[in-house]
Amino acid sequence: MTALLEVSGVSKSFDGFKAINNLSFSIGEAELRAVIGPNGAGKTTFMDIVTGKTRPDEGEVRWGEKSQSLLKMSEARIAQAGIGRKFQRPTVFEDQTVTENLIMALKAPRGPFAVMRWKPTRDTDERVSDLARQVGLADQLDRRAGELSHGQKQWLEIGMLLAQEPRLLLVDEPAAGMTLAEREQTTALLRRLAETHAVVVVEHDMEFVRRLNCKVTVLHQGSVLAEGSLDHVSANPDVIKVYLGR
Ligand SMILES: Nc1ncnc2c1ncn2[C@@H]1O[C@H](COP(=O)(O)OP(=O)(O)OP(=O)(O)O)[C@@H](O)[C@H]1O
Repeated sequence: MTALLEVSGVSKSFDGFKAINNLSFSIGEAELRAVIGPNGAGKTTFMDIVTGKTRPDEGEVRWGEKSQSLLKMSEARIAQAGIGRKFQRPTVFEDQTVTENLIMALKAPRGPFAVMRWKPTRDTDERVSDLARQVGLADQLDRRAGELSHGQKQWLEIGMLLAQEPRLLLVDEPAAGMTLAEREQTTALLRRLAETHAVVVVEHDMEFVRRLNCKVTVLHQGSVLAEGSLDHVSANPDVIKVYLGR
């Protein structure tokens, strides 16, 4: 498997505290990966480094077929290169409909004049319908985002991310605050997306991780403590000691 994202030997300290410590991690083109670990293990900092929000002190982060370094790229360039991030709390435009939210997120031409001249076309309608269908909101297109359930807002935001045509999606605690039915739909959605994208899910809910049925990376003190199936990492005495056995 060739890696889409390759993090190697990355370290990052905050005021002398090593939040990320010689971390190496890679993910393939179409793969679902769960990242778990105790509070403070470095999961958020890892995502911040991949998306360019935080710059590491050491190490390398490489991307795509050309093994391009992400470390000199701005956050905006990294997003354009195909890395999308979904934060824990949904940030949709509550007063706009599902359709309007998706239209705003579509890859429209950039620059002030292009944006002023830009009009929705038939192609836009089709893309909006397709995105809504992918995230299970095809029958909610005319509803204001503010009226959607918490789970539906999360799916809308995933649809908005997909509008940007990412190759890698970083998803932070998607299950938090969801009903059981919503969690089940979200697992199905993430698994479907991972057939054509790399999807990295940071999650504390072990039941949710089990349903994802994918390779799991356990972080602890900024490094990989264990990696493999959930059963494999759950049987690791170190993982039980620092995380699962608490
Ligand atoms: N900007 C910062 N300044 C100082 N310390 C920081 C900063 N960002 C993170 N840290 C520290 O780095 C460590 C790793 O934090 P991080 O948020 O990446 O962990 P996490 O695994 O995401 O935890 P959680 O599961 O609680 O979200 C923590 O001890 C945190 O306090």
